Amino acid sequence: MGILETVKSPQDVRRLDAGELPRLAAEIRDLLVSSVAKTGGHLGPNLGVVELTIALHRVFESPRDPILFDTGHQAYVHKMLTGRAGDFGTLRQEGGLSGYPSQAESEHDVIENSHASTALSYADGLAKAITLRGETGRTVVAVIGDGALTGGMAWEALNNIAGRKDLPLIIVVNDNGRSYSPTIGGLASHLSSLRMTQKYEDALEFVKENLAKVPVVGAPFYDALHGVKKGIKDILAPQVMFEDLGLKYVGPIDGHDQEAVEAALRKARAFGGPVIVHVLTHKGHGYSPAENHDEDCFHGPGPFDPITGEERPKPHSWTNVFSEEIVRLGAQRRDIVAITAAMLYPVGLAEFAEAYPDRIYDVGIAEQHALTSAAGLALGGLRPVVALYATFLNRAFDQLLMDVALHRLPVVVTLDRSGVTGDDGASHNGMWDLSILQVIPGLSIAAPRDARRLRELLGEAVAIDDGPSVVRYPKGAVAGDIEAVGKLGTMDVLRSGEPDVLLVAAGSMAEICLDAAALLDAQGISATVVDPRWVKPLDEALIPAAAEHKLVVVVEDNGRVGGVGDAVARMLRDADVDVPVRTYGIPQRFLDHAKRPKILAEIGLTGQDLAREITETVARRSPALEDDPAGQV
Ligand SMILES: Cc1ncc(C[n+]2csc(CCOP(=O)(O)OP(=O)(O)O)c2C)c(N)n1
Ligand SMILES: CC(=O)[C@@H](O)[C@H](O)COP(=O)(O)O
Ligand SMILES: [Mg+2]
Repeated sequence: MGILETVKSPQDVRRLDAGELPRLAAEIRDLLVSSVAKTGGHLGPNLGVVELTIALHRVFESPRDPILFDTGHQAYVHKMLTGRAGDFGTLRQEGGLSGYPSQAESEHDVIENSHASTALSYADGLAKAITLRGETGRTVVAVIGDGALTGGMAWEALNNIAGRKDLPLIIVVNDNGRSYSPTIGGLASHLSSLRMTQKYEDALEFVKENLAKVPVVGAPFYDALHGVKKGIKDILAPQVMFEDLGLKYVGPIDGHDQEAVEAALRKARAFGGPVIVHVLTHKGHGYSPAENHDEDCFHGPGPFDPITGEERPKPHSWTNVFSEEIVRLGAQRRDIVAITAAMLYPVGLAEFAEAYPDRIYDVGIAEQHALTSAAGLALGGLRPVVALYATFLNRAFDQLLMDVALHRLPVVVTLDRSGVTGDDGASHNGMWDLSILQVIPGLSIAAPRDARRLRELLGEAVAIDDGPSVVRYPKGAVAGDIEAVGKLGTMDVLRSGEPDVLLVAAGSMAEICLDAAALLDAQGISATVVDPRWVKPLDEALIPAAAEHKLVVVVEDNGRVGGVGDAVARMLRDADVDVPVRTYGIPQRFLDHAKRPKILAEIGLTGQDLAREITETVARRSPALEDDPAGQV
């Protein structure tokens, strides 16, 4: 029997002899590779934290000592060591293990939000609560990556923590030098200074040797370090940086040296106040296809061949279409510049960066900065395109509202992964943008239904000179082109029918609306399907069209509250058009993880479900149909 099979709780990890730990680490890596090869998931980040996570559960006593993982994508090892190794075959599958910490799964899982740079704020609050409640002996541990440290919230938290000597809080900086791509910015250069000089090994060895001998943290250690090894002062720039903030610092520690990591964590715990333990790791450590994967060290691969590391081929995606079109537009307009928030490849800007290396900006995981920096770029006469995942725009709402829209600046925001994303669980679904963006004056929103419309609408967006615009599209394979059969104002008519039901299809929902219309036909209910293309502002041609119909149905891959459907209802109400409006979309709740198609089916966003719903609604509102058995579905 392997060692990992005997680990049912952190107590079992603490009971192991130090000599057994290398084998435990090897078994964990084997399970990570074999399991994620089947399900897909965050392989690279988790391979990099095996020794660190083992050490965390040997030094601290979760859940009494809560261990928080920033972003949470690197918590697979934590899950294995807290009794869930046997369930790893269900990772990211419906009803199976979440790819992030999950309170429902374990008392050892504390925070579930996968939006980066939040762990230090949670930890600050938790540590204050423990202190105020007099719960002595407990320590809060926050694990944050170097990428997440480029997010502003992390520095807001550090600013608060630095002022408190009494907080029982340990911050473990898991520094692998990368987000997806190499981490950017001044902070990263501080942190990476360790790696750049040939004396980096000396620094690791020196700290390891001296960790046992001198007061580990605070001025004495700092003086000892600098007094004895003047020559490596520049190597320890991170310490200077954190110490200048008034934070105690332990490190740098080789994050794959089990003994060194454990010793550093024990020393930091003994200190009692807030301490930063700076751990140097390698993303993908121990699995060469990940270590050598130059794009992102297998940050989040789909299923792959565990022997070769070769991923299954991916279909042409919405992201691919955006990537091609932004390069084409960049050739036409030299004022177009692009911004990514540490996701150059995932949002499809790698090709733009290669074509126009001086017109791409990677701001780190800093969406708020991205939007206001884009405002600056626009004020400077350029045409910025900020490419994000839809869910992460939430973080930059005020910047889009007050720094961009208030000044009517021509900033384009593209939102990939809009709508149901699925695999990454509740905090990754792009289900809020069509709602929260409704309130921004002067902002235009486009929702393309297929590749051709994405290219067209992106071109229209960059041509808008008097205000910001958003172009949003979903995860995964792009739909085949759906040609219009007519126009209704600026809207595309995709199917003409008798004035029974007017189906307004927002973006990628066009396909299922056409399916529903065909099924309704068979029920003797005629539906006209229109695609607004621009869902904000809505085309007023919708008003007379709606007035002719018995029912207006709006379908959107967004939360049902406050989105396009509510905007249509409000427009018709304001125009005194008394026609019922029904909105179909994502229920306003946090969705559990599963594949996108599965979730869409579960929440009724299929042609079949829409047809049934509409038939029932029409029947309720048109008694005549009740006598006609054909009217029932
Ligand atoms: C606010 C926000 N923006 C973007 C992301 C997407 N994202 C997930 S993990 C990641 C990189 C994290 O880098 P780091 O913190 O260094 O962790 P590592 O993967 O290196 O372990 C990013 C950008 C996110 N989760 N949250
Ligand atoms: C953790 C995180 O936010 C991302 O890595 C996320 O997993 C992206 O997923 P996709 O790129 O597969 O949509
Ligand atoms: Mg990192």
